[in-house]
Amino acid sequence: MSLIEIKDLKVHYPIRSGFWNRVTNQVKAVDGINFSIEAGETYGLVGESGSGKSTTGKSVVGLEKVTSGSIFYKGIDITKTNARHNVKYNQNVQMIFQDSLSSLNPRKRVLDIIAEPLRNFQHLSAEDEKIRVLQLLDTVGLNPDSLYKYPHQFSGGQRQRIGIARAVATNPELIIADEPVSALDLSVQAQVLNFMKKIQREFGISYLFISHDLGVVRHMCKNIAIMNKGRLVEVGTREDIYEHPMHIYTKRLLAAIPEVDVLHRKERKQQRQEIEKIYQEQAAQYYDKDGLAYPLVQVSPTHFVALPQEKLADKL
Ligand SMILES: Nc1ncnc2c1ncn2[C@@H]1O[C@H](COP(=O)(O)OP(=O)(O)OP(=O)(O)O)[C@@H](O)[C@H]1O
Repeated sequence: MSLIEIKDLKVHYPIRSGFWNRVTNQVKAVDGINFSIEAGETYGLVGESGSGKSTTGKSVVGLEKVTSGSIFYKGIDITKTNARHNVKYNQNVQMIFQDSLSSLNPRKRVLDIIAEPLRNFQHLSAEDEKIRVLQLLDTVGLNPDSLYKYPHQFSGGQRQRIGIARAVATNPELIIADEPVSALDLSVQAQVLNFMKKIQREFGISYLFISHDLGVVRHMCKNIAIMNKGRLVEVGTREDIYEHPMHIYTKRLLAAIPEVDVLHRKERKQQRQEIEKIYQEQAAQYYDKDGLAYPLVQVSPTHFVALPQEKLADKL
């Protein structure tokens, strides 16, 4: 049984307008997606800004109301259980955010920030709580004197570590990591990603790793879902996505990975232009009449792509 199984998840936001503030339309931020996360794995959810990744992550952690569909946690649909039964789930599923400065309360000291989930779920004595927070600071490689400092007194990378310490405080099974390194310099990105892998090995944590950057995801994830306008356009293993991409949207994201090697920059630029040309000429084949992705079709035991059956033959 998967740790998390998402079935036909939809999150639609109402759009209100007019004098009576009536609902006149809706934003289909997440529009019927399916995927599952196994214990101990890092599952990648990738797409451009506005594709619905954060809404998916927030609905898994319970911060967003689900319109329809199910989120099974070890076989139990948490969208159907009441808050009291969700206590264990809330403890076991935590989130780290992209912007550590705004996600950490600027008026609270590190001790109180990291202790917050402990106070919600574990009710330790003040002394035991301090010992636990000091252990967590040590785990994330921060000095004990960080305890009484405020978030603005740290660098971006250090603040992200505070966010990670808070997320792992309750020994969660799953962490939703929403663009955890996008706001950091390249060198600090690598440090934080390696660190996330290290605590995954130590604590057996699973991640839902949300990112717009397929370059970063390659370093972290074995299985990846590509999201576009609320739907999944391609799902597969790292090899399926990077070596045999089939959807034009995936190919565009791959072409957008920045080339660090100066010798290959020209080649990459050319590749990007070619993909863009194909996209302009052929995009209609990849989307329905409303410009939305088709349902996913299985093309190998691990690889799924959103193409109509009749068009699949010439893409294979
Ligand atoms: N609370 C809300 N009310 C109305 N629309 C919303 C709300 N939150 C998100 N949206 C819309 O839902 C869509 C998906 O947003 P979401 O933040 O999930 O995308 P994303 O892929 O995470 O993008 P980003 O990486 O920029 O955060 C967008 O069109 C966004 O404007």
